[in-house]
Amino acid sequence: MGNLVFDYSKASGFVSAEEIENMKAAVMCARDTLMNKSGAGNDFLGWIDLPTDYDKEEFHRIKAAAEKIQKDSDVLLVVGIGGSYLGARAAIEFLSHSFYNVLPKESRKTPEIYFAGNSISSKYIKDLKDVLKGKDFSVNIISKSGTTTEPAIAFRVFKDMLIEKYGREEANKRIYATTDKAKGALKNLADQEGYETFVVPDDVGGRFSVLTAVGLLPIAASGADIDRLMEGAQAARKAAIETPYESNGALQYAAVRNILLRKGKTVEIVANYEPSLHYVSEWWKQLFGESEGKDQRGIFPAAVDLTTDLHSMGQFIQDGARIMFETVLNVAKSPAEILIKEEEVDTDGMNYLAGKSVDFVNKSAMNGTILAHSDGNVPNLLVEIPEQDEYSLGQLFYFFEFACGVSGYLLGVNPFNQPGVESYKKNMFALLGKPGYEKEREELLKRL
Ligand SMILES: O=P(O)(O)OC[C@H]1O[C@H](O)[C@H](O)[C@@H](O)[C@@H]1O
Repeated sequence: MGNLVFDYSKASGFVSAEEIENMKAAVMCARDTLMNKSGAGNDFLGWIDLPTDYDKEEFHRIKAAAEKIQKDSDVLLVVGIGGSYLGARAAIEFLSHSFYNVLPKESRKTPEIYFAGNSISSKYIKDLKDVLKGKDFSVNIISKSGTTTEPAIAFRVFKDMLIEKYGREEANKRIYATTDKAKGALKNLADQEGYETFVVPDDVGGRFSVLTAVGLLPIAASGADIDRLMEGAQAARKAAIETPYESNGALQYAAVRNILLRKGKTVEIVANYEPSLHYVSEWWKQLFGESEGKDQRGIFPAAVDLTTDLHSMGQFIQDGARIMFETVLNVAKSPAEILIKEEEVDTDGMNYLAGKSVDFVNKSAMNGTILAHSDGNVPNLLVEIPEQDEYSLGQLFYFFEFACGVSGYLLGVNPFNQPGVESYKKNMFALLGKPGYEKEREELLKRL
């Protein structure tokens, strides 16, 4: 039950202790703005207290719904996009077997979990329908607004499939809607049809919602321990709020990335060394991208999966335009130990590794890469995740959320809105002929 650690010691050649100290006043001011709820976007700060102050009755219902799904469904389909998708996927991939969906049912006892409504791909929908054929399934439709195009389209398709298979009454018992508590298209439909509903709180934006029903229901359905997840988040909240600046990981991460930005490092690459962290990086990208990328400012959040991408993007990171810094996500203790065996004939030259674990090789690759990239003028920061378990993940989610709020205020933006995402939607609606967009449609068609 270790604690998450943020370590910038390997970047000391780029950011000195004095510079960190010089940022203290600004960071503490940003932190106070967040905690006192006195800054822009302050009606979206419900996530700050979520780990301690959550709806216990709903938490209980989430567990009950997860159990029902586990009992009556071979598959759970999670329909959502952005903040209504990435947290659950990040958690499930981080916590589950790497080949979760194809494990024999007897050894898993929880449903296969697929995600839909996160693209507008006909092929993806069709292929997923094939997977569902002959299987008992349930749908968790997640949308705060209830009107987002991608999940709304996918939901129509899979709701129809449920009705066709089970009839309307039983289908309605297999649909779980996570949405606004009182208003919106999805809430209205849920009330009308009698779906069980869960709430995206008013004061929690999508990208900060993983510790609400948005993330918790699919995560619980996968068999993960959501109590431990919340406990981890509680520990990180306490650390973020109570630890002095000098040893506060979240505040220091916010400070360091803003120092680096001011030195021209406009791209942050999150690097993991475990394939099961791929979607943690995707979740992180939305968190920081939507929070900070506005008013022509921000750090572009990118991600690589290593060592995989060392054989592709590695060249650029080592040697290309010097615009980036790197934040390594390191799982300190691997959940699996595989030992490398000696072979009689050492054709591939790997015998020198005989007796060593695969994780030892992975960690050596990581340590070597951190130093190589640092030598190539890419400052390397490190987030040490104690274990690949719920408690560590709860800490990780909260650590990044808190750092993001502080970092956004340091940058001088409102970290809790996302006005930029509307532009493409407006154009898409106009081109689709949505009523009310006639004038825009004419203008756009001329340009195509
Ligand atoms: O939950 P929803 O209302 O469907 O929104 C899902 C996502 O789509 C929007 O376009 C925003 O960019 C995201 O911040 C949001 O998480």
